[in-house]
Amino acid sequence: MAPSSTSPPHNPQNGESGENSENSVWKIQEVPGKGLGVVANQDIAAGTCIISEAPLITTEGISMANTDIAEQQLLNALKKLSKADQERFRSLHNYYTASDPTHPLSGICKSNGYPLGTNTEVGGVFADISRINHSCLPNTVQYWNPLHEKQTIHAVRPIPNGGEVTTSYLAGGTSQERKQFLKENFGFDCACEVCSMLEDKLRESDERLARAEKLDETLGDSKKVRFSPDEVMKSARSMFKIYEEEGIKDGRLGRLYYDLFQLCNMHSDLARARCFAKYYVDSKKMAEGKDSINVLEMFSYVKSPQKHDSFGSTDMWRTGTTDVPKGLKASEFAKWLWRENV
Ligand SMILES: C[S@@+](CC[C@H](N)C(=O)[O-])C[C@H]1O[C@@H](n2cnc3c(N)ncnc32)[C@H](O)[C@@H]1O
Repeated sequence: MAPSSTSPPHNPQNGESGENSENSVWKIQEVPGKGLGVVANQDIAAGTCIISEAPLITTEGISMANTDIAEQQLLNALKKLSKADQERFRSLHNYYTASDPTHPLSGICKSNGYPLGTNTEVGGVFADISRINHSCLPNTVQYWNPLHEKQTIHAVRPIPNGGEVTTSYLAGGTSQERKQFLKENFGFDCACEVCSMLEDKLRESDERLARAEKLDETLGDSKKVRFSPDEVMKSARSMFKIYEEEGIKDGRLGRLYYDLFQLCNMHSDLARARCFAKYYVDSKKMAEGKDSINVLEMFSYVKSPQKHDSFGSTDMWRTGTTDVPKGLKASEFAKWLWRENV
């Protein structure tokens, strides 16, 4: 088990904060029907880094599959923390108190842990970030920044003073899928603004999301990407419209831009590849900050997409980097970008 670093010092200027700080941009307080939650203490603009926090404890080296061993390992790790941090950890919500009262530390990890990056089994539990409640239309995105070894919470839409700061505990899906996951893993019935919509509206939203998942299969079909790029572009356009309608601003949007960057680059369309690389970088900056690994790795391809491995498998859509049209109305530019008039 790697002992965690402790929470960052209170420093509202860069978005880090101590628990319950009244001077900060947020505070922890009771939220009706949800226990404690994080609430904005002032108007927060989209793109603001609200919290940047190191985990109290990580599950690296912890045998989570064996709860008896995990409990002992977590206890050992906890003892290495300051008394104040031990208390902060022990005070976190534990959904498993009733079903598994003999493994309280494992229960706290399962109820509050976030994966520390993509494609990793390692999770982290946070004193403040773990107080953020779920919404299927969250106003923030969380990101593990490996450069700073901190989890960041960035606003992706404006949050008014007094508004609850929310994040998503899942990666999407229809309302039925989301509800089932949240009930099984966190023990609550989701009543966020999306799940509380009237039945007709919710059905329409579910149909759109299911359609987006189906369209996404086209983007993952290497044969179509290579031989039928126009069909792939059309599917991507439909997905983008669905994301707009649903207000999706999480990793799904970034992934769509990235796929489009690669699609255009593969067919030597440098003008559009540049545009999609820029949209990707902008969306990641907003959701993960300018020092996100994703931003840093992609930055140079906005200028020179041809340096990326995906460039030039075919000549089908050839354009130059300077062929981005200027002075077009937004609707005309969109037509060009999505290849609707070629
Ligand atoms: C990671 S904790 C979040 C902080 C927690 N509310 C607390 O008091 O410490 C997850 C738990 O918060 C509650 N929760 C989170 N989002 C919720 C929501 N949208 N509706 C109802 N309860 C929610 C559930 O009890 C869930 O198991």
